[in-house]
Parts: sequence; structure tokens; C-alpha cells
Amino acid sequence: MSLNNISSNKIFGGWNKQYTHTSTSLNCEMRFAIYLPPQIAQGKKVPVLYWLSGLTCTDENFMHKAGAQRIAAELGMAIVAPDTSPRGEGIADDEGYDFGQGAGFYVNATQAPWNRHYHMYDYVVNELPELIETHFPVTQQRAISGHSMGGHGALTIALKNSKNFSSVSAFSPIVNPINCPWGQKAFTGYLGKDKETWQEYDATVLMQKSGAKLPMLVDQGSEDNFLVEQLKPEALVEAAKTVNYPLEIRMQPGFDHSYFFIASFIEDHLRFHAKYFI
Ligand SMILES: N[C@@H](CCC(=O)N[C@@H](CS)C(=O)NCC(=O)O)C(=O)O
Repeated sequence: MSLNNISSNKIFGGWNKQYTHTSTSLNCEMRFAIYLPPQIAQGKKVPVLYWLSGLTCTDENFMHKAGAQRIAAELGMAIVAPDTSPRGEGIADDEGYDFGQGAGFYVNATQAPWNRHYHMYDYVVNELPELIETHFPVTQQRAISGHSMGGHGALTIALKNSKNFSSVSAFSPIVNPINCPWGQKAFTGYLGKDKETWQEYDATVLMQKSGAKLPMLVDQGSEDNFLVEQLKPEALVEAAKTVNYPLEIRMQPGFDHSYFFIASFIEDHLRFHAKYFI
């Protein structure tokens, strides 16, 4: 498992870096970004927040636009941002922005041709943390967060692997993909027509099955264009009520779906996760 460093920028006393590597779960070369806070220069190991981005994003959108590094430097927290799908020539793709490259949906595809490379679930749950913990001075304390498709990824991965994370949060997550056009298109393509298999990747379904109750924070902008048709946060609120899940969900008036929204509240999310890194 060797890593190839392709960029390195000093920021708030720490370093923002990008690496490429050959992924065994995705069967192709992948790129990820990592923020290493200043504390590692003093020989300290730091906890890690995994960030999963949304449709059309790469490892760069969050690192360039969210402005998370200043608070991560203060809190002594690394941030890891993977790409949102396998990528490259010879890898199956689709013309839509919401399926194929840039839209891996954090599932393990079972349907051809997607099942050759589209295993983002395995990548984020197993391969990436193993890689990070082998190559960087980090502890095994992990949190996970994400936006939109990445919010769906963060919630479902945390609900299915609650022992691996101390907390989870999301911005504008797709909470009920089996009941919205983005999710239905992606799951039909990646998982096939049998809707039973879709349930494994739906946060509202998983929340009602998950025994463990990981701390969960969700922020949603009230002026988000995708709110009614795609995001449906009320489905998560209902699921939380059913099982008495300690969900903290905040409707933020006036905010849209963009990184301007994320930049406005990322500090709260980092401080939320830091509370549980003990
Ligand atoms: N391109 C799509 C929207 C895609 C979109 O909003 N992507 C979000 C995640 S779901 C994003 O983070 N885009 C990249 C960015 O803002 O940097 C459209 O025009 O409808």
C-alpha cells in the first residue's frame, strides 16, 4: 500500500496534502486529500474526521471551499476527504451528473458494468481508514461527516459501523434515497431492481434497525433547491422519533445547498465531533 504525494500546502500551521494510490477495493488509482494539523509536528497523534462530498465533487471541493482547516488546526484534528467515485478512462460512466463518475453513492455496486469498480462503501469503511492509520500519525478515533450524497454516505456508514466512529454529522443529507429521484436512479443502476437490497443503504431504514445511538448532528438550509424533492429531512426526524434516536437536526433559515452554507456551520460540526474524541 504505497502512497504518492502530489501536493502539499501549508495552512494554519498544518498541511493540506493530496495523495494518489492504487485502490484494491475500487480496482483503480484513487486520489484523496488530508489536512494534517500543527500538533503532529510535536509528535502527537491526532483523531480523524472523514468527510464525504456530494454529487460532482472530487477530494478538492471541501478542502478549498469549506474553510475547515482553521478550526481543525485549533482542535488538533486531521480531516480526510476521498473522491466521490472511482474515476478514469476505462471506468464505467454515465452522462448524468448524478450517476457514474462523481456519483458513487458510497455503495458496493452489484450490477454490471458498475460492479467492476464502484465499491465506495468498502473503500470508505475499510481501505481508506487502514491506509490513513498506516501512513499518518493518527489515533483510531474517527468521526464522519458529509454533504448531500456524502451526507447520505456519512449517515449510512456510521449507522452500519457504529463501533468505528465516535460521532456522525451531515449537511443537507439525502436521508431517504429509496424514496427520491437521485437515490432511485443510482440504486437501480448500482444495485438492481430488487428494492430489498436498497434498504441496506437508506439512513431512515438503518436508523430504525441500528441498536447503537451514535451522536448525530444534521444541518439543513431552508432555501435548498433540493430540499423537497430529494432531501426530505422530515423522514429522518420521523425515524428518529420511532426509535428515540438522539438526533440533533437544525433547519437553517435562508441557506441553500452550496458550500457557502457548509462554510457557515462547519465550525459547529468540528466542535461537535471534537467533544466525542475522548
Ligand atoms: N450540478 C448539479 C448540482 C450538483 C451539486 O449541487 N453538487 C453539490 C453536491 S450535491 C456540490 O457540492 N457541488 C460542488 C460545489 O459546490 O463545489 C445541478 O446543477 O443541479
